[in-house]
Amino acid sequence: MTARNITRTIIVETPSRPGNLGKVTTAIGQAGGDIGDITTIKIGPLSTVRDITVQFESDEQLEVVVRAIEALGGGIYVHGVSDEVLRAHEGGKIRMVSKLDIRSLADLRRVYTPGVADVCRVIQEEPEKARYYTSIGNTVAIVTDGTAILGLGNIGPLAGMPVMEGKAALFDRFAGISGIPILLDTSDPDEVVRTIKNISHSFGGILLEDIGSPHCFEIEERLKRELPIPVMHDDQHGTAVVTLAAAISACRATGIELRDAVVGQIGLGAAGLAICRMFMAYGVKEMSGVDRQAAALDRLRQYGGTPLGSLEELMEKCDIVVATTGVPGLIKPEMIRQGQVILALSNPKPEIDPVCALKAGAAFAADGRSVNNVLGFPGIFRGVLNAGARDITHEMLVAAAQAIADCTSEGELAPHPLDPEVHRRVARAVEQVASQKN
Ligand SMILES: NC(=O)C1=CN([C@@H]2O[C@H](COP(=O)(O)OP(=O)(O)OC[C@H]3O[C@@H](n4cnc5c(N)ncnc54)[C@H](O)[C@@H]3O)[C@@H](O)[C@H]2O)C=CC1
Ligand SMILES: CC(=O)C(=O)O
Ligand SMILES: [Mg+2]
Repeated sequence: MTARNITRTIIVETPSRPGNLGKVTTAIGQAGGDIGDITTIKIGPLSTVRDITVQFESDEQLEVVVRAIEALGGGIYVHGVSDEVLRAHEGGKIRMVSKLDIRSLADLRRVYTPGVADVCRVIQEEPEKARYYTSIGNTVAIVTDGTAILGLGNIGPLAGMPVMEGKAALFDRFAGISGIPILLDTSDPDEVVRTIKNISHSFGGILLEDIGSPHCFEIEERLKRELPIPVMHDDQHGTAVVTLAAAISACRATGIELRDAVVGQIGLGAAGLAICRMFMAYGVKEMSGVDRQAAALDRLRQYGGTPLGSLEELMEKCDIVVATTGVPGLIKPEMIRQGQVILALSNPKPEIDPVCALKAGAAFAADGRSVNNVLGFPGIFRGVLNAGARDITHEMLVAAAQAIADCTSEGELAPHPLDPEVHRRVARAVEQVASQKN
């Protein structure tokens, strides 16, 4: 069977004695399972039942893990394996709901016809009033063509829908913004730009998501130029913002001056090139990179970076390594140099597991789960929508990165994504810059 990343919850009962949970987690780890959350479901005098969420490479590995737990004996049982991820997706993750209760005929006439016609006329006379009398000012389109869904590649827009719904759920949760997924059945820049422009009246902003390189660059540039509302390609700039924040925090902790550090990038697609441009604009003098595509290396050169001959050379030379290739396990532990900062940002699996990188001598290491654009895009859009800004500028993105770095505790590379304060501070920082500009 093809290797894939699967998450399952294993329901395990152990005798209520110290040491049994340790035995179970050791058995899971030794069989290759990657443990996430552990939730205690029931503690009795004799036995304890826990849900243990584990990531696997394949169904075969799941079976090996379950057999390893069962082989422990001594009253340790596997009660079942549940696929909570699929269960959570049944019926989708988002829905449109009415903010108003419609119980009486008076409600109906206010919300709908005939009352609504008055509001239509107000907007017809003064189109800018749509911002106040409709949901447009708080609604962002989340647009994909399905060509670079996480690191899964060109799996098409329909298969990418769960990611788009996820982004919409995050917009709602962290910024109170309605995100509407839009799946495009074309990757042709002319068609994509035309389609988005034709539907743009419905939205206060456009978040481009998981659109692969190089066509993402032209699409974003043209939309930014031609639309009067904020447009941002998340995989480029959302990622660049959180990566800069992580690098600022790593340098603060290690005493390295970021601007003088040698930064190396593995993978120069949408995320990689935007990170390069962001770091250079921040003042980093030396950016190097590798990519399997010559055209990507040409683009790096064009932005002032230096293509290197091999991954090994890059790992040897650089103080900070940022990987955005989508290739799990590309960085081998023996390539890590003592004291390096490793940001292996590919999802759903990183180029090297951070624990492995730290064991191999890295001073700091993180993957795409913790250094993730979820720390950036909700607050960035909240900020520009609050300010009524027509664009998202480089200065706003740097302000967002600094806000994230300021929220990061000492010794960490990124703040906790569920901390509402992070999203509030990003929004405030972006709104401040946007308001100065207006
Ligand atoms: N942590 C985060 O917040 C984010 C992580 N990412 C991750 O970054 C990865 C790339 O995403 P995009 O930039 O949107 O895709 P992309 O398709 O635009 O870029 C990938 C680049 O990696 C290069 N590449 C692939 N295999 C390589 C190899 N073996 N050696 C050197 N270069 C190689 C490709 O030629 C391409 O230029 C994905 O896994 C994605 O999940 C992307 C955005 C946000
Ligand atoms: C996080 C994200 O946007 C990605 O991996 O593509
Ligand atoms: Mg993405």
